[in-house]
Amino acid sequence: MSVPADAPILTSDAMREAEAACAVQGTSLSELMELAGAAVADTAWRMAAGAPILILCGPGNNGGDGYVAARLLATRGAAVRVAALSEPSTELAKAARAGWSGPVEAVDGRLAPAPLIVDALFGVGLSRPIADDLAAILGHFADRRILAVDVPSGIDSDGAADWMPPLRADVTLALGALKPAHVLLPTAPACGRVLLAPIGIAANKAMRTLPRVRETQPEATAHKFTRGMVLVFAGPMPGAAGLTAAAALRAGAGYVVLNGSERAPFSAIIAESDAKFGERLDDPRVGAVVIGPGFPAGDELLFDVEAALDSGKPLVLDAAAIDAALPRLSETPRKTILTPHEGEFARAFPQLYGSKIDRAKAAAARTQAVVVYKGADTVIAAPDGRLVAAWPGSPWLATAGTGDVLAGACGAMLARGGDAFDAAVAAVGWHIAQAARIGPGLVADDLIRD
Ligand SMILES: NC(=O)C1=CN([C@@H]2O[C@H](COP(=O)(O)OP(=O)(O)OC[C@H]3O[C@@H](n4cnc5c(N)ncnc54)[C@H](O)[C@@H]3O)[C@@H](O)[C@H]2O)[C@H](O)CC1
Ligand SMILES: [K+]
Repeated sequence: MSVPADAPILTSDAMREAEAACAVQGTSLSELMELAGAAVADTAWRMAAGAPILILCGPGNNGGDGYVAARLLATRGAAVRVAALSEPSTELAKAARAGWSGPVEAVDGRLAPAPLIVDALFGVGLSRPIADDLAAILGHFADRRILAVDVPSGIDSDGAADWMPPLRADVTLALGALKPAHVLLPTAPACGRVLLAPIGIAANKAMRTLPRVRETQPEATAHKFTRGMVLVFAGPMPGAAGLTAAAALRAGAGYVVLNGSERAPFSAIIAESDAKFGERLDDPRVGAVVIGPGFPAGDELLFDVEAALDSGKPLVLDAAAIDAALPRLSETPRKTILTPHEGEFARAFPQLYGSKIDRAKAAAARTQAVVVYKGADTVIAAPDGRLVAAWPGSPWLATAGTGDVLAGACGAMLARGGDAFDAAVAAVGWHIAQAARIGPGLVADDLIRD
């Protein structure tokens, strides 16, 4: 499972707007369909490697892409058959159907499979789950190689409904842009390897997949304070905060203070009594404060979060510190990163609806903070509408303590002084790259070791 790096993600509404903009600029929708069909034909040609291909066409433009691909594959000499649910219903799909001169079989229980099935039944236009009888017919093809056109048929491309497709794809060819369902659970794994066919659509770049992680070397003139100073507040359970502090140092902070703990995880980290917390908050060199890891909800947490908010410092708030800060977050603009997992997000933002992307964006707009909504399908949202989806991340991160490490990495990136959204994206990228480097047997401590 993979998705292209730094690729645009569009909802179905945004996709239609982009298509309309293309038409205004002189590229007709039938030209777009021709480009889409050509990309499908290329991918199918490579996947089939000479074996027969069966293309399943639906009534809309997703089916239209299928007819175009069938025509182009036949011209190349591929052994291609077409089966359709019904006659096409859109003008574009009718024209594409007219260009296919071969037979069109019915999609029913007698349809013979082929080694490669191209699923061009439904794309972004699907408005309800696939009927059970069609799902049962498609189920007969589940053991074949499947190429899904745009999305595996049967899913809500916007990722708001959790409908699953009857056919899981080996490869999904996204047209024009990725769609939320390609990068969100539960549908993302059903898309297999996602490829992007740009087809000339000028996609809005506000929502993207995770960019490639670039190793950034410190400036030649760097010293420890220019690389960023992070203050981690430990609270009553200092083990988790120790991981956070170590992660901040490992992710590139020049100087890390672990306040409220007697045990420094690395000799280079200053561990000190919590009596100094106020003084540290006044230190102009502190570029980011991290609170939450290992800190249960309670009066003490509330008091310390209030002090951190009063300081005006850039903040990383995790776990119970998110709830403690919530009432005050939007009152003054500041750089803040929130790092809730599923349960913490639901507790902090119970009234939000829509896809995980919609909810993360709404939470960021409401709090005026960058929201790193964690999970296997982590998304990072900024108050201004920017969003990065980090699917497929690394499954090795599904173990205790990795969230504490991520909070520390966010602190390190934030303390450098740049944009809070870019900092959160860099931290998530660092976290996944570390996990990929370590792989099997990963424990959270490995992420902070050499
Ligand atoms: N991205 C692009 O620039 C281009 C994309 N193209 C392709 O067009 C589809 C979207 O096409 P659209 O016609 O809007 O919808 P669909 O083909 O996805 O299907 C809608 C079709 O199906 C009917 N329908 C909806 N739900 C159901 C259901 N549960 N059961 C039965 N029938 C259903 C609905 O009434 C419509 O008739 C996009 O994904 C791309 O593949 C174009 O090639 C242009 C360029
Ligand atoms: K499809």
